[in-house]
Amino acid sequence: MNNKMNEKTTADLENLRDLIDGVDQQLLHLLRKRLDLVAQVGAVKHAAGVPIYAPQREASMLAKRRAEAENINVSPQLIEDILRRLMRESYLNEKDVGFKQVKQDLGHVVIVGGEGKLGQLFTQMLTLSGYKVNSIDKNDWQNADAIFDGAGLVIVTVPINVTCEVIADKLTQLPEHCILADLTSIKQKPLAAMLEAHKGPVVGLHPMFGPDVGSLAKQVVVVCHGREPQAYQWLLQQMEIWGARIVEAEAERHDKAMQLVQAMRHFSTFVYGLNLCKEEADIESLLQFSSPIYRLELAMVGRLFAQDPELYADIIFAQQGSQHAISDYLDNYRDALTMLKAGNRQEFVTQFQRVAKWFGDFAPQFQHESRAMLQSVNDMKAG
Ligand SMILES: O=C(O)C(=O)C[C@]1(C(=O)O)C=C[C@@H](O)C=C1
Repeated sequence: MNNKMNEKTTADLENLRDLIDGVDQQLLHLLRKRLDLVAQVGAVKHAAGVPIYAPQREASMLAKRRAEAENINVSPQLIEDILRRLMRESYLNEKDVGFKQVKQDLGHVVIVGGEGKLGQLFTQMLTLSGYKVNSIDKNDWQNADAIFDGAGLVIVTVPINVTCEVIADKLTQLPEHCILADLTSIKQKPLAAMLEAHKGPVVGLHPMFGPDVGSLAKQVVVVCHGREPQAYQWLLQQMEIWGARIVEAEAERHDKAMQLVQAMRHFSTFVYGLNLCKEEADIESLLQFSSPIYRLELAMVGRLFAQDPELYADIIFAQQGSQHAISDYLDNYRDALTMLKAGNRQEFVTQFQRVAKWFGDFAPQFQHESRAMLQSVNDMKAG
């Protein structure tokens, strides 16, 4: 009897799984169809110079699909997750058809440090937009005059610790109307160096993403104005067509924010990793016992050490002011440890509530955002 049940169960399951396979295959064909349509959208946008990222369209489409999902008893979050993932695919696909060239009569672009990863990304995006791009790197300076001759835009993307030196030593003889820009993650000093070296248009840019993004859709580029903004307005427009969001900032404010957003954050991640290493923590077993949040946290720490130490040293050592931010953090850590050692549980709760109040509406918003991330961390587990 039991055996029969098992056989029946097996047969039922097989049947249902065949049907599921069929539905998944249909989904696959629908995906192909959607990708083909998106490719056509890409071509239309390319011709007209319409930005790759269309936030209003996305919001209205998501709202409609969520409502329709609810009507047929499908989780609205499910369709939203799927559509967001599909749109990420769209950004990549639309990129391949290229982008409208906003400035036709620019002359060529020179990327100083074009062999670096960010330099390569900008070379790719500018080339996809029809610009002629040359690169100049450490060993090419003997040809500098020829390379810069007729340039309409020069973008400096060399390590932070040599940026100002390269600007002051090498970029004083650019064509008069050439735009001089940089991609450094601090802005005050490079901007001052560029304004000093070059009398024409100057702009400081800070792309707030790593070079491995795939697409610039929804990525932020901070812009610090230097001189003659009307001359480089087209460049900001061009980046918007790539999908980027332009955020204007004053250089000093930007640099101050970077002390927390980059230097302190990366430094504490570095110390976290250093601590695990010194404690000889067994990552394998930590992962076994890990909740999704811990796995995500470990991934955030671990990913740092898969990258170039020089890059992080550049960011952490770039500003004196970062040391104050990091010292303050250490002081707070010490105070909290004293509270812990004193067994002052009530104080912990009081401080916790104080911080929660300070976070205000951001706390529940972050909880909501991180829930989706944690679920994807769990989805990615295999075996
Ligand atoms: O409708 C568009 O403008 C598209 O580019 C297509 C699409 C999508 O995949 O549906 C992709 C990106 C946009 O941000 C919005 C929607």
